[in-house]
Amino acid sequence: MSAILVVNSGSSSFKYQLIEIETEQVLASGLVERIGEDAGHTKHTTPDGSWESDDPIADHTAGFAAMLAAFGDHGPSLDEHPLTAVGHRVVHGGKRFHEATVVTDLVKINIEDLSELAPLHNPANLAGIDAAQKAFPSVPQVAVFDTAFHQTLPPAAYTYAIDASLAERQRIRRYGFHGTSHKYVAGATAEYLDRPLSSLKTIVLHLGNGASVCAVDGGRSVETSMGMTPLEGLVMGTRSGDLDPAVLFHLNRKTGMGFAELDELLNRRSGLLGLSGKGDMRDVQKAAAAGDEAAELALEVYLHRIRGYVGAYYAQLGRLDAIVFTAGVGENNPLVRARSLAGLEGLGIEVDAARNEARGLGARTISTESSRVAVLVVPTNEELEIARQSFAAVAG
Ligand SMILES: Nc1ncnc2c1ncn2[C@@H]1O[C@H](COP(=O)(O)OP(=O)(O)O)[C@@H](O)[C@H]1O
Ligand SMILES: CC(=O)OP(=O)(O)O
Ligand SMILES: [Mg+2]
Repeated sequence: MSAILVVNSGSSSFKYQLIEIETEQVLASGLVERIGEDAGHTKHTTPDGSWESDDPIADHTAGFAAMLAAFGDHGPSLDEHPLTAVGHRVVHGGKRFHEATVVTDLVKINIEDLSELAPLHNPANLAGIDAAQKAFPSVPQVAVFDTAFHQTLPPAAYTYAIDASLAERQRIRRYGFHGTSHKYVAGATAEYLDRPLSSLKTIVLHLGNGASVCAVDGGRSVETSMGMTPLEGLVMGTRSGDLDPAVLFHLNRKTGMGFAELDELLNRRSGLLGLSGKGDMRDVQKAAAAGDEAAELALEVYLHRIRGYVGAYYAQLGRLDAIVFTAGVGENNPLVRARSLAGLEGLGIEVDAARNEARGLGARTISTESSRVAVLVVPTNEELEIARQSFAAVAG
């Protein structure tokens, strides 16, 4: 039976899943980490078990070879599951890409051209595409863009109030990210509530390492917190989110920090990590519970920012059916869910303590019976969404 291989490339790692098309079963999943370092790390998981190795991996091509070797050694056999397509997560699609796109030389040139808007992400995504083309020369490659779902943002939401012609020339506007996740979760929410997506107004909170909010109106993204790059908006593991841009002028004048250093500061040494020394929410929460004041403040800043976006997006939507938590923190952290929405009873938002604490798999309601707005946890599945869109792109 045929399958889609989904590849999510980061700068020094990639994650993959082999998904059977008809049943949407995950036949295998894995990750290849520490590419280019002295010791690499590969983990391959199938329904039969898990295998790990620490052999060095020079580059993404070697990483691909390591993944193929894992399929060869531990299965499933790619001969029994011939690939219909390889689906790649590509972070920045600019204004150009509205939907999943079969990769051609021209598409690759466009992705490369957009690297200046996403220097941390797009080059790695391209390396993944190159490696997959070498490994599977006769299989179509499909690019699925994080930005595509946000192409429906109205001009008032995507325009920054700066010199209009300069912004146009330099492609400066809000693009938004995590679109594959927001789209999947909005659809899964409509299914769970058993209501047509076209009638629903929801706020989706994707709280992972990177974090973003999206207001979804009738299945269309109408507002989102990430901007020209994935730096704007919520407080993240290592990214600052919203910041007065004058902070950068000030730091440059006072300390001589240049652009490269400032970029590194805001993308890699800020957020929870910058405030508390810990970038993982589990560690921040543990430290805060043990009385660490910096960790408690980091948590409060994180929650305060979420609460502000919920209020703002509620106002933009005018009416609200559901608030949906998803991704690593959103799915697994009841404290963040309860505290970020605490005090919003006046807006018709009431989280039920017992429902919120109850462990569960799949979509579930955590609001009270009387809450006017449903509060839900809906697990995201970017890989499945990429597989579905990749299949649609080659089939159609
Ligand atoms: N099982 C879990 N329990 C509690 N927190 C979790 C769990 N899994 C992930 N997280 C939190 O989610 C964050 C990472 O989110 P995730 O969506 O996995 O990241 P990524 O953006 O890298 O895909 C971390 O801050 C971590 O604390
Ligand atoms: C776009 C983005 O921020 O992605 P991630 O959350 O994977 O870092
Ligand atoms: Mg994730």
